[in-house]
Amino acid sequence: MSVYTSVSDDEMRELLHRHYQIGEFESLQGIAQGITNSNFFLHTNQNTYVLTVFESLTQTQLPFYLALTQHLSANNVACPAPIAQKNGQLDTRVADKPACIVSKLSGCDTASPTVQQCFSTGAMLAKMHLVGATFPQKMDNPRHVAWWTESVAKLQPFLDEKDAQLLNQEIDFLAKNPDSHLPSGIIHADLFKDNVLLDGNQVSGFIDFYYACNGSFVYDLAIAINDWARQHNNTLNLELKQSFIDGYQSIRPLNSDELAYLNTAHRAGCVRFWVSRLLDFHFPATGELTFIKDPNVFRDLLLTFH
Ligand SMILES: Nc1ncnc2c1ncn2[C@@H]1O[C@H](COP(=O)(O)OP(=O)(O)O)[C@@H](O)[C@H]1O
Ligand SMILES: N[C@@H](CCOP(=O)(O)O)C(=O)O
Repeated sequence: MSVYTSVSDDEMRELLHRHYQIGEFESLQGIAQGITNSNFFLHTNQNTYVLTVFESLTQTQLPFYLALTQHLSANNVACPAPIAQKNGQLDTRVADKPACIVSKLSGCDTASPTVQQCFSTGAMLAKMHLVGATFPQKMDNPRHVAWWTESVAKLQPFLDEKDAQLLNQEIDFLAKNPDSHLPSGIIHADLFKDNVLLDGNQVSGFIDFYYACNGSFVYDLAIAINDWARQHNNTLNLELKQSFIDGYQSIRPLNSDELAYLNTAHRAGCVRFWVSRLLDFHFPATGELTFIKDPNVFRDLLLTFH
């Protein structure tokens, strides 16, 4: 269940009438999937849209992500297009929280991707990287070297000796092997399977851009493959991995430095999500409905890259 905030029909009717040009309000239907925000299908007499009410992102943070998805969707990267108000503003407020209305995509996510789906998703990721080059705004990665170094210090008392040693060694290794020399730009930074809607073998859209930031493209690719090709035993399925890379390279070939760095990028992706899942596990947000995801998945996957 992922609807934390109740939104009244009257509030939506009034909001649409005064500020939008997407028809008259008909109904609002909560969306069950999702963890972080409250999502609804918004039906008007013209079309169906998605309303997202943000539970932790602030109003001042929102314009970057909405301008980014507007830029990407206008340039044929499959993702929801934000719907502007009559005055051009992309963000709004609903139930006294930051909110936005975006186009509804077709399709659904998959837990067991096919080789073709990996290819299409890799290709769309490469397209996103290319189109992101003409997006003028920048965003530092809030969950990179400084963040994981600081987080691991906070986690030390909760880690057993073996895990602490592995994590500390890994963080040292990544500090000595940065990706700053590699092609970079706007990255999704969380392109897990549940953030891609598919229509058969085609990508109908990437969603959940709220970790998007500037970073190296190969790191973004590795984060995605770590999830898309991961098998139940926490090793990568090499056929799915290769298909993802082939799809990516069908649009944007990787250079030799990126190929040489790929293994390190996989390790960095594992550290990023091992650490965030450890934080979610040991410091759960109070009062939230949270699904705790297994941190050890990424510890085990990390070991396969040694
Ligand atoms: N633009 C969209 N079009 C169609 N469905 C969407 C759209 N955005 C979100 N959804 C649906 O809502 C669910 C939750 O969205 P998500 O952005 O992952 O939420 P959260 O931020 O809470 O993790 C998705 O799994 C998808 O089913
Ligand atoms: N994909 C991540 C979770 C990202 O956080 P969310 O709040 O957007 O779900 C993972 O699987 O750990």
